[in-house]
Amino acid sequence: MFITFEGIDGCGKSTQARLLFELLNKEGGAVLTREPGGWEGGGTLRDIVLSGDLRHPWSELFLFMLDRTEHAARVIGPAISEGRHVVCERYHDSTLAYQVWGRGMPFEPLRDMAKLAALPEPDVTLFFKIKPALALSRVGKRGKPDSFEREGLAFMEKIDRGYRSLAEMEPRRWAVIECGDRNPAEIFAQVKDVLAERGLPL
Ligand SMILES: Nc1ncnc2c1ncn2[C@@H]1O[C@H](COP(=O)(O)OP(=O)(O)O)[C@@H](O)[C@H]1O
Ligand SMILES: Cc1cn([C@H]2C[C@H](O)[C@@H](COP(=O)(O)OP(=O)(O)O)O2)c(=O)[nH]c1=O
Repeated sequence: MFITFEGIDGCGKSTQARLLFELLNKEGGAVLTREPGGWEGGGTLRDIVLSGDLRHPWSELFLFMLDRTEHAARVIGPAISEGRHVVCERYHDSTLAYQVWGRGMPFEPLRDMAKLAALPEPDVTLFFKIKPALALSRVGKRGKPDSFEREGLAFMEKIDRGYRSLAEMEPRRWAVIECGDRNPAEIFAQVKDVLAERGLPL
């Protein structure tokens, strides 16, 4: 099963992805990865795209798409072919939430890029829904913010609206996980329930 984890910076994606990976990988049957940079050589690209030094407004998009095509070709595609579960923090829906709702780029062309590039489609996308102010307070505590985290609350509220809209468009693929101030274990219990309902008993 190809499962993507989505949500604003600081919503708890990485924490939950690690918990699911540890559960699924007991017999080595899973891969834990992320975007940007979840492939060999992707770290440099991650640094460039998160630096905030890009000049042309489309450069950021093209870098995230380059990262994703290589990530799909080198990591996601092969894992799926081998019959392994893929637990992926951020994927194409991050491009839609951040570059469309966040940066104001056009929705249809960016949405259609995934099909044009024949990118693997997730089986389930988990949206970790949280108040942007609470998520940002966590980001503030974990060290130097990246260029997106430096955009502040109003930007993150746009991203949150984007995720809510995307989840409403495809309710069969998306599952909304209410985070609030629930602890990681409570949230993970809901993650397991959602995946069991979607055919992955845990
Ligand atoms: N349910 C939770 N309650 C409180 N703090 C959390 C929770 N989940 C994660 N955190 C903390 O919030 C910060 C961001 O979590 P992380 O999983 O890195 O989020 P993301 O990957 O979405 O940015 C980390 O310091 C993490 O320890
Ligand atoms: C994958 C992707 C990420 N991003 C942004 C979201 C994040 O702010 C940043 C990725 O950094 P990341 O380390 O994933 O942030 P966090 O763990 O706090 O969620 O890049 C995009 O704007 N578009 C994309 O397609």
